[in-house]
Amino acid sequence: MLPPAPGKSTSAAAPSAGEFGRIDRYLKPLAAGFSGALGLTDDAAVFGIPAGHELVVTTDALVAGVHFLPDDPPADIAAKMLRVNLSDLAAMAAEPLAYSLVTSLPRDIGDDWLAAFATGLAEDQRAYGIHLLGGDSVSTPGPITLSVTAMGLVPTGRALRRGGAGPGDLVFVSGTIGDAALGLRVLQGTLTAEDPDPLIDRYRRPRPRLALVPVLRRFATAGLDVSDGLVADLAHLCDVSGRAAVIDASQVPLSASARAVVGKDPRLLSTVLTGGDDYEIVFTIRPTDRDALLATGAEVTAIGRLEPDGVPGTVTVLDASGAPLKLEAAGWTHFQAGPA
Ligand SMILES: Nc1ncnc2c1ncn2[C@@H]1O[C@H](COP(=O)(O)OP(=O)(O)OP(=O)(O)O)[C@@H](O)[C@H]1O
Ligand SMILES: Cc1ncc(C[n+]2csc(CCOP(=O)(O)O)c2C)c(N)n1
Ligand SMILES: [Mg+2]
Ligand SMILES: [Mg+2]
Ligand SMILES: [Mg+2]
Repeated sequence: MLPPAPGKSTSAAAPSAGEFGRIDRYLKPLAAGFSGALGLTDDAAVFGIPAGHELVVTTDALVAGVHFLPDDPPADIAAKMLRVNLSDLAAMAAEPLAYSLVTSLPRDIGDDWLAAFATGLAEDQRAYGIHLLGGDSVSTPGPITLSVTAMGLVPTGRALRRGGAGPGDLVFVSGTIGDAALGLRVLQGTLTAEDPDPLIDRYRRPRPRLALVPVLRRFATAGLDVSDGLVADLAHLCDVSGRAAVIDASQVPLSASARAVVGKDPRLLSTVLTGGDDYEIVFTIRPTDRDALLATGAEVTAIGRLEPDGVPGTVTVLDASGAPLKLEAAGWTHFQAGPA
């Protein structure tokens, strides 16, 4: 007989702790470090914020089969869920504070799944200094669906916005681009890579760029994180800033594993530029701040600039010869615009 699928209970499985037993056992420990969570005993959380600060609030939901693979390890699903939200806090130049969590889980998911999921949360709470403050536990006839509302703090007036980039500003990106999108294709069996593990790890465990927050507060005129794809997200920044951007594909930073894969099949460059799931930060700075930014030693790379003219909201990608690159799509979208 085949072993049971991860998380599925069988007649031989241990009995479940039930809705409230699961909250007591797996979720209350995650709220213990945040007094405003009231030990998850009340109808809601209550907390104040330090004087001179604003609360930054962001929500992102994840659906099995859409954002992660149903068989991904539960601790990795937990990490991805928390980290994509932490990435939005970093993009707004905020420091993590607390989060609420909605778990919508199939009725037959076992306590072992939730136990491993909570272990992943505990590890990342410690790593990123964020605490659970409440949420909701519901059943669903559909796939695992998770939603986090993350809250962070920023000194009053210092949140980084998507608007604010000026003509001539330089476009920078953190880290490397394309690893996660390539990792997903490896997991889906449509790509073979000599060194697949770093790519798969980037897909399952994004690395929110919270260490960049002080640098963003000092230099960035506009910024956002890359979830849908580098080109699509830079276009979002351009849209709100009312500007057009030109980037150099050959300047986009690639990891050694991604470079090897693209070297073998140059068509994968479009996957790198538009595949998404990067959770890096794209931001703009005044050209006069370039040397001071680079002197910080931050892991950032200049990839282009904002044009003095050009159609607002557009991004032109140049290839190594300086010719515009034709891309089928700028990035991921849940709902395609077009005729009904
Ligand atoms: N269902 C919704 N209700 C209210 N606001 C929404 C909803 N969906 C999106 N938004 C808002 O629209 C804006 C763009 O959302 P989007 O989800 O694209 O940004 P993001 O979270 O940075 O990107 P991603 O979800 O790809 O990580 C945000 O200000 C977001 O709060
Ligand atoms: C199994 C699987 N198939 C496809 C993708 C690609 N993908 C899905 S949603 C999204 C944008 C960010 O999400 P959102 O905009 O909802 O925050 C991307 C790049 C994936 N991650 N997993
Ligand atoms: Mg979102
Ligand atoms: Mg974002
Ligand atoms: Mg999106």
